[in-house]
Amino acid sequence: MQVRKRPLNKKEISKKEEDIIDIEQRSNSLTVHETKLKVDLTEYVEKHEFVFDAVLDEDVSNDEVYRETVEPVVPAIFNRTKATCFAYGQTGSGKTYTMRPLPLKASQDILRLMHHTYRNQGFQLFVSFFEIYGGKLFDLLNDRSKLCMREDGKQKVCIVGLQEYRVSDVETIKELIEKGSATRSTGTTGANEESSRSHAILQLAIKRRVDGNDSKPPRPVGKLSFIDLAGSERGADTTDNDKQTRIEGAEINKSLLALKECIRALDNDQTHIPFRGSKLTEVLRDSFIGDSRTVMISCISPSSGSCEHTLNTLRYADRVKSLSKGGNAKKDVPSAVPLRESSPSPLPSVVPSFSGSEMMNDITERRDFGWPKQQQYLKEQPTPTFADRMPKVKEGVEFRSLNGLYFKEKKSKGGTAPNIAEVPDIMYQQGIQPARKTKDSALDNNMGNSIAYPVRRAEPDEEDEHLNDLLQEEEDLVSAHRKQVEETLAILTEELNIIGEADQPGNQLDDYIARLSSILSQKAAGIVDLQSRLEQFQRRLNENSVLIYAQCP
Ligand SMILES: Nc1ncnc2c1ncn2[C@@H]1O[C@H](COP(=O)(O)OP(=O)(O)OP(=O)(O)O)[C@@H](O)[C@H]1O
Repeated sequence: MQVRKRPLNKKEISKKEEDIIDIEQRSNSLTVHETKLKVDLTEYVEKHEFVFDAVLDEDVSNDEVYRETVEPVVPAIFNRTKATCFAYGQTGSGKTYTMRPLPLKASQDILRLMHHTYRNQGFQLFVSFFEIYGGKLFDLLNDRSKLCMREDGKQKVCIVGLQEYRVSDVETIKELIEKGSATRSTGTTGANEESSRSHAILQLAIKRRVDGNDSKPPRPVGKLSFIDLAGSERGADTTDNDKQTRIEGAEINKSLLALKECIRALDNDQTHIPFRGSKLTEVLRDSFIGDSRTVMISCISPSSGSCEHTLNTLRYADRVKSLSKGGNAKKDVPSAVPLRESSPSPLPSVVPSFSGSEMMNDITERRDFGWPKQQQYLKEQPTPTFADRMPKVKEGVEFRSLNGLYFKEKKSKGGTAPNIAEVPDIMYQQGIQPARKTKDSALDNNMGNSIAYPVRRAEPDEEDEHLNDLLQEEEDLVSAHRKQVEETLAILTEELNIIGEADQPGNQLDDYIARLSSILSQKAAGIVDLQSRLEQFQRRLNENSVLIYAQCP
């Protein structure tokens, strides 16, 4: 999980907006300074701290971003791995700027490997580029022709009609990428005139000739997917835009939530992965199962005017990061493709014959920006602003955060230090067991939340289980809430329809009354259901003597 901050742009500078993000590259931490108002209308600054695998400031070049994110996974796609690189963030935060150069750079490295390390081994490179717009698929390399997605008997996803181009030189790839990017749907919002409303997916597939035979279709080996996600705030961006934009926003939100849930389910080794939650996750199904790796780059704007969106992006990233650390990492590693010849590697991280775990170590040892061995540390005490808002705490109790929530923990008698996570992040790779598993892998430094969980010092396993239970219940509540909101949106559409019909001359009053009555019952039932879930969760918090603070100062 990487975070990239872009520089302030001219518009923000002219509006005298300030840079509110401080980056501490050495510790991979980042602080958001949020200006808030007290009840007496005096201003104060609340600090929110986050720690990620790498935090890249505005001076970091696209070349460096490539080196830190995608370059290390390129060799693995010759080894049956499917790697996916996402850019996430609000409109105008730099997702496209970050993503656009990556496929070309990766193609250069892939071709170099094909022409050197894996020469004469029958590998071929294919490029495809499509977008998901309003839940539908369009081929960006074929005049935006509509595509349809099918699943074969083995639940393998197939995008019918998608043009794949076999490429063997960088120039052709460049042309294809430019063509696809120009075709991509764009719209206009206040934040970014060239704002993307679609998810763009560019795939570089490695295939291999069967028995050196060109008449048979080549066999897929590995894949590298680049996903420039639509602006993360689009679902909320309803004021300036029309109905179409709102529908797009709802679809975008749905896919981002589904993406998070799939990552969570994969990480927990669940047998049921909710791929069907959205078109995006359905399409990505085969990139997530088997030997897969995920790189997520969260893009943020530095400006004070984007503070809320920035915090949302960082919380999403933090959530995904925590989820990816919490589960059962699978141990199965890809076996290396047999090599007939090996020449000196043109890439620093290319190892001609390696096991997945060896390669993972290679990746996790790197220290320039990311993957330090001991990067997830705990704050002994919260920032003064946060502490000011805390009630008095008994001696020997300290506060720690649980996936963005705070809980307090009794210090053990001997005053032992908290369990500090010493595990390299495994977001980078679904499926490799970390060398040392953290006891508090869900812990982080997100300072901006207001629920405190007291946790009895228990046996480590018991404690983990306890935290996981609370986390799970919180997740369930949020899922139920989301479902209720989705249902409410559907009900609102229905209401607008019946109001429209009622306005027509000669309307059927009986029909209107009956439908309105049914709608109101549905709404009431939804609220009652959510209320009872909320009360149940509050009871659980109370049972555990959880303290809840008001969000306001
Ligand atoms: N790290 C950076 N350094 C310099 N300029 C940047 C950087 N990141 C973004 N920009 C500039 O900011 C503007 C918005 O960036 P970009 O289009 O990549 O945003 P986006 O997140 O893809 O937006 P959308 O979701 O609307 O597509 C562009 O003009 C881009 O050149």
